[in-house]
Amino acid sequence: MTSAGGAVVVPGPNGVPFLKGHGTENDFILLPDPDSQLDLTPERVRRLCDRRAGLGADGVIRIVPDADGGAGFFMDYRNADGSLAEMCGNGARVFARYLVAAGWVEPGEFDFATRGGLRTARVAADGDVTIGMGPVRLGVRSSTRVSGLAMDGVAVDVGNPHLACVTDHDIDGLDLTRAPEYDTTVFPAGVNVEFIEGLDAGAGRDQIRLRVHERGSGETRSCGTGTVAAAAAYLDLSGRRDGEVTVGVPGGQVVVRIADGQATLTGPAIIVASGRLDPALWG
Ligand SMILES: N[C@H](CCC[C@H](N)C(=O)O)C(=O)O
Repeated sequence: MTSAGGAVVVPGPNGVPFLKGHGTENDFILLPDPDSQLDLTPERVRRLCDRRAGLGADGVIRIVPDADGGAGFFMDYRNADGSLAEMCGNGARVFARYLVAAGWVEPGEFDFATRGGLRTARVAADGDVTIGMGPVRLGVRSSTRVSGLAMDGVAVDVGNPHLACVTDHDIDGLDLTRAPEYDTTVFPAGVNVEFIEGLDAGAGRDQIRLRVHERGSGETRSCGTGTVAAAAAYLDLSGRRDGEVTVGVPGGQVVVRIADGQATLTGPAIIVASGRLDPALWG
C-alpha cells in the first residue's frame, strides 16, 4: 500500500479506526469518534465511499457522544456524495449494534440522537435489531418519471424525504442508474424514491417488495427509511394508517410496524470488518 508520495505506508497505530457494516446490504463505513475530534468533510466522505479507490459504501456514520445530552450518542450520517441526511434506518441498526458490541452501551433499549431527532434502538446480544423510527407523515401526491414511464406516488416524511410509488409496472425493469425525475417544488432538498410492488402474502398479512434510488447515494440494495415510507404508502392505499408489513429489498428483508403513526423497523445489522485508514485516504 503506498501513499500519495509513493512511500510504502501501512496504516500504523495512528490511522483513523473504521468498521464496515451493513443492514440488508445497505453498507456503511463507521467511524467511532469518542473524543469528537474527527473532521468529516464531504471530500473525505466521497473518498471513503468510492468503491474503487476507497473502501466503498452507501454512506458514512460517525459515532460521537451527543453534545446536547439528549441521548448518549449522536449518529452523524452522511450520504456517499458527502451530503447530509436527517436519518438512516439501516445505518441506525448497524450504529446501535456497534455501540453494544464495543461496550459503549449495555444491550437492551436506549435512545440515540440523529439530525431527524431522538430515536430508540433495541439491541439483543445477537439477532435482529429494532429501531424506533419516529413519526411517519404522508403528504401530497406527486409523480416521477423513470425509464420513460410516468408514475404517481405520495410524499412521505420519515425524518428525511421520500416519494413512495406503489406501481403495477415491473419494478425489475426500471433503469435506476440515473436519478428518477421529481418535482423540486415538492422536494426542494432532493428525495429518496421507492418503487413498490404489492405481493400476495395471504389473508391478513401484508408483504411488499421495492427498489429504491437514494438521494445522495444512487440505487442501493436497501433503504431503511425507504421501507418505512413504502409500508406507510402501501397501507394508506387500503385505507389503513397502522399495520405490520414485511418488506423485501434486493439486499434482504425487514419488518415495518406502524402504530398510531409511529414506526419501528426490525432487521439485521452486520459488522463485517474493522481496521485503520491509510493517512492518504483520510488526507
Ligand atoms: N440508507 C438510509 C437512507 C438514507 C437516506 C439518504 N439517502 C437521504 O438523503 O435521506 C436508510 O437506511 O434509511
